[in-house]
Amino acid sequence: MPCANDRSPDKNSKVEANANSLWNHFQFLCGLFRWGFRLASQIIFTAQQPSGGITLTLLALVSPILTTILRQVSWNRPFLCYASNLDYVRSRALKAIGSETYREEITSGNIGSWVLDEYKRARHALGTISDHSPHSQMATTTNPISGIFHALSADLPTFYWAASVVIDPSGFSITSFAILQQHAQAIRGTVSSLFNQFSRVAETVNSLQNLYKLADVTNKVVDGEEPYPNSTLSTDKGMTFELRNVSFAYPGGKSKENAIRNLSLKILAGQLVVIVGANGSGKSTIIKLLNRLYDVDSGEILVDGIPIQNYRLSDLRKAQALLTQDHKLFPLTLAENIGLGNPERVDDMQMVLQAAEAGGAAELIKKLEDGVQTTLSPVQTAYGYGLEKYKTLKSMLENMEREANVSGGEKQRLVAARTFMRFLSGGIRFAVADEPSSALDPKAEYQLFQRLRESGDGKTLVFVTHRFGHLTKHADLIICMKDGQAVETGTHKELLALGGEYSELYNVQAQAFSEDTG
Ligand SMILES: Nc1ncnc2c1ncn2[C@@H]1O[C@H](COP(=O)(O)OP(=O)(O)OP(=O)(O)O)[C@@H](O)[C@H]1O
Repeated sequence: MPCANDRSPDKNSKVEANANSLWNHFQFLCGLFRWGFRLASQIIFTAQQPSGGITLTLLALVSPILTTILRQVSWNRPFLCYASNLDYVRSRALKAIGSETYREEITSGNIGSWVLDEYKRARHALGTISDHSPHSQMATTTNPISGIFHALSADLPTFYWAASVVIDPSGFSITSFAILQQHAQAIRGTVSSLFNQFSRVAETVNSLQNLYKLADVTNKVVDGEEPYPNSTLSTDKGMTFELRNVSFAYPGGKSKENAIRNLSLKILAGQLVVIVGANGSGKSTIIKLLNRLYDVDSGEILVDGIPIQNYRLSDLRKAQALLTQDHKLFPLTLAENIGLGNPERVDDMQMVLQAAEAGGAAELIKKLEDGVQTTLSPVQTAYGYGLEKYKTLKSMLENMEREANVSGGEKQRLVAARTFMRFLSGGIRFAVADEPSSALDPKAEYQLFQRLRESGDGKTLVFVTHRFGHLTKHADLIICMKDGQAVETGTHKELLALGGEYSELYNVQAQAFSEDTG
């Protein structure tokens, strides 16, 4: 199912589904019952016929059973199957984007409706072609050998009837021949259809289980009604935040400790804020709360003076841009990967290239043969089985599956370009970079920070980092986290003068640097 947002937009909801698939599964199950009922009545009727009704029924079953067995046998032989239909590939890619893997990108990027619309478009273009995996579609195809056996075994009832006439010519009647022939054919057709349907039963039952689970899922992050920006309280300098005695533990988390404990702090509009602290101290969790990916357990968060949960989620997220090291590339073209920073302008190639430049991805795009139309990690639509001895087929499969060879740092630049595309949408008042630099070399990191800072006008900027240097020195506010609490807040100079946690973390890095150069 392509989109989590039409029913379950928050990260607490685990199950995805949509009305389309519910209807498809309902139709499928109705079909299964219909075929089952039809088969039972056909068998009862034919078996009750005088002059060999039971034998004829059994002979009519030979063909579909034999075909199914032959199909199983041919499935254990080597094969390669792949999809060449572009609408099919696109619908598979969009389906994949609707999965749990991309949940954070979809939610924080506010792109759920774009994904759903594109999926509907691709599905419509596919018409009656199924968008099930090639693997499961192949399970229902036939091969020439099973075709020959199918044709021969299909005539068994006629051979039986002809032999009976030769043995006992007095039993011959055109009417009885026509009736029995018709019923044998009907039984064959029904059994074949049932076998074909059964190959999809597991897939359908699995999806149905998800649908039923969905009915029990309630969105914990409930949408508000207040539009953002607020006409009287919001300023065009950026978003303001006030955290009042906030505590939070992850739903289903194994730790007994809260990830955030009694945290109170203020972030003013237009400030450059840097959050530092040891691993697991709660830095990223603060960002997730400010982005309203989760709601606090106690205390409250005010945005521009109003409780965060009062705002419409889509408005709030439209005004926020989030760049994290965890963000992933979608199985779409680079143009779309970058353009989705601003779904309304995804086709604006000039803006996409401008964002690629700002994110430091322009050089990479130039290097690639298909440029911005390259799909770095395509969705899997080719499958092979038992190809060890078939080198040509094996290398064909490997070429189909091959991902473009780009480094982690280059991928990070593409994700950064998506964030700049978001900046270009104009309405961003709060931008976050949560350790985006971990995969970047020092020069790329410096350029990224510079560009983010330069684009900072009218935005509150928050950086989460383990590296001290140009960022912390420029920060209006540094929040030093430890065990879910802000142990120190202030400017670089103020915190160094305190001689506490911040100065200790800073000195570890500064000392290493001076030893290196000394
Ligand atoms: N999705 C999650 N489910 C359960 N617990 C989580 C989840 N994400 C983080 N935690 C826990 O919450 C606490 C705070 O994590 P958080 O990611 O905010 O720390 P951090 O300071 O950003 O760490 P790092 O520097 O390693 O990125 C940690 O104990 C972590 O194990």
